[in-house]
Amino acid sequence: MPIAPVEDRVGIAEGSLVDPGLGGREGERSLGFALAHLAHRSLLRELLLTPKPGLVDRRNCGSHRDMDLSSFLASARAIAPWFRRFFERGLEGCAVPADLFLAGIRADGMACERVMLHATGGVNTHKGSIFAFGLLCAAAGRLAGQGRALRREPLCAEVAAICAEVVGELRRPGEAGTAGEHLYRRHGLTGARGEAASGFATVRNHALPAFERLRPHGPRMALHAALLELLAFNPDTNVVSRGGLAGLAFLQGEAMRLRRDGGVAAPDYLHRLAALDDGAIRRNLSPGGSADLLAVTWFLAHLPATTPYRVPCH
Ligand SMILES: CC(C)(COP(=O)(O)OP(=O)(O)OC[C@H]1O[C@@H](n2cnc3c(N)ncnc32)[C@H](O[C@H]2O[C@H](COP(=O)(O)OP(=O)(O)OP(=O)(O)O)[C@@H](O)[C@H]2O)[C@@H]1O)[C@@H](O)C(=O)NCCC(=O)NCCS
Ligand SMILES: Nc1ncnc2[nH]cnc12
Repeated sequence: MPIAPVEDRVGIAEGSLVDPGLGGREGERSLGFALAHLAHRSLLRELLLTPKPGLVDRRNCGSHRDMDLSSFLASARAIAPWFRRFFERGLEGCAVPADLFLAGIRADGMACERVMLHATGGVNTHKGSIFAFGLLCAAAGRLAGQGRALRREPLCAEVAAICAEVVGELRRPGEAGTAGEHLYRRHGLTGARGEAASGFATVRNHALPAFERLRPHGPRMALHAALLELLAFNPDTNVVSRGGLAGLAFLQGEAMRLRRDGGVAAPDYLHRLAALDDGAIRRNLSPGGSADLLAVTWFLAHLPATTPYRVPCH
């Protein structure tokens, strides 16, 4: 089945939605709206990128029998408004010490997960995305409230500060509840928590540089270049929970081989990605965590330019 270059026709207009003329409370409201809109667009950009090994896209449903394109569209639409709420929570709580802040938004995160599950009929589409974008939007609200400009590095550093204790949760005694907790006990993998606590280091050190290098060649090639880096370097707990460490080694090895053979510069890269998609499906592998980080890459690459415009909160 021919793979149609579709992302450029999705009609997602990029660019800042923040009115530079706004300041104060109006400016903050506009920034919260702009970031929630950007987070939604980032989820759609990831979803529509095609092909993606083992993941839901325009070609197929990857290694999933319980979700498809419409599940993710419904899920993204349902959770997007919540990202403004996370921004507002950050604005309100900008004076709370960073390492105490997460406890105050956990209930919002759980509530947003319930909204996702309601929208998808009980299927986990964006649990990791809710965690990542909830943190990013809340951290952005904190920066705005502290009168600090919104830039990639301070934003990711603020997420890391908020998540300073989140990996420690994995070491707590007692029965492992979630997939991530089981995989930490078994393999020492820290999953979404570890990535957030590092300030999205895999995105900053691997995916974003590849994205920026290929950006002049259009969004599809830039996103595929970033995805290849994530498949090669992200210890995705989704892949391990489905295929064990052998499954992760397969996917990372194949991504490394594609990178060595020229990556997205290779003339046949789309067909090699489609072949890897078939291989991942045969092995029931789904790099859902890398999909989330691909959306985070788009988000960080399109942050609206802002200047500090409010009295720092006390
Ligand atoms: C903090 C939590 C979100 C952690 O949850 P958990 O203990 O389960 O930890 P992880 O498994 O490590 O992560 C959960 C999801 O995060 C994504 N992920 C996995 N590895 C990484 C990574 N290295 N970097 C970043 N993100 C990662 C992944 O989510 C995506 O995959 C899911 C879809 O795939 P699928 O295979 O279908 O998943 P399942 O349905 O579980 O498997 P099947 O049953 O189908 O076989 C989808 O979620 C994608 O987003 C991981 O699944 C959580 O514990 C928590 O605290 N949540 C509350 C909210 C909160 O606190 N928010 C804070 C403020 S917003
Ligand atoms: N496109 C996708 N397919 C499967 N799991 C995902 N998690 C986030 N995006 C996904």
